[in-house]
Amino acid sequence: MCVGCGPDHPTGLHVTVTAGEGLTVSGSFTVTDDHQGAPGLAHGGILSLAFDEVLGSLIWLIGEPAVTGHLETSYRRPVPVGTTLYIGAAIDRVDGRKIYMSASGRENAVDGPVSVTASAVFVVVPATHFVEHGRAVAPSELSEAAAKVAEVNP
Ligand SMILES: CCCCCCCC(=O)SCCNC(=O)CCNC(=O)[C@H](O)C(C)(C)COP(=O)(O)OP(=O)(O)OC[C@H]1O[C@@H](n2cnc3c(N)ncnc32)[C@H](O)[C@@H]1OP(=O)(O)O
Repeated sequence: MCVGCGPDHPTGLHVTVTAGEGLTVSGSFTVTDDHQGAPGLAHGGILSLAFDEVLGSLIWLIGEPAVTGHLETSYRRPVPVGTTLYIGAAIDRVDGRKIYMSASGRENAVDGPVSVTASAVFVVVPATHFVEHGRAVAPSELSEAAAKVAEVNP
């Protein structure tokens, strides 16, 4: 039920992500009426969510739990409803518990015009972070997350 990537979420972004070369990932999502802000255009906060999701996927490559500490988004072109945004993201450097990342989103093709760019600092946390701070989680939800790690690092 993740609002970013959960396939069963009724109005979520349904972002899909694929691991690339080195510490990179590429993701995509299609803007629907559920993601609208101004008439016919994607809501900026929703676009920010898409970037949080794709950037967050980078942590599966290094196998350390981390959460978004800082996320900065630049909106360079309006993104119409119906657009598929192709987002490429990379880990730029790691400094202690801080993971510096950047990403750019292109309109309707991997080499389309750049609509949005983002940079982020994720902070590595102990696995207990989610248990300590989240609501009680069903064992099935934890096993789904573990399965995702196994998909990336079989
Ligand atoms: C398993 C699937 C995960 C998917 C994740 C999807 C992405 C998300 O949306 S995560 C949800 C949104 N984010 C959150 O809820 C995070 C809420 N914030 C927190 O829990 C804490 O503030 C947290 C963990 C970020 C930092 O707290 P804490 O562990 O006490 O860190 P702290 O010891 O103060 O700082 C560690 C380092 O990180 C840096 N840092 C801390 N917070 C930030 C921040 N917000 N921005 C930048 N750097 C930061 C510190 O400066 C410090 O750096 P240095 O080691 O150089 O001094």
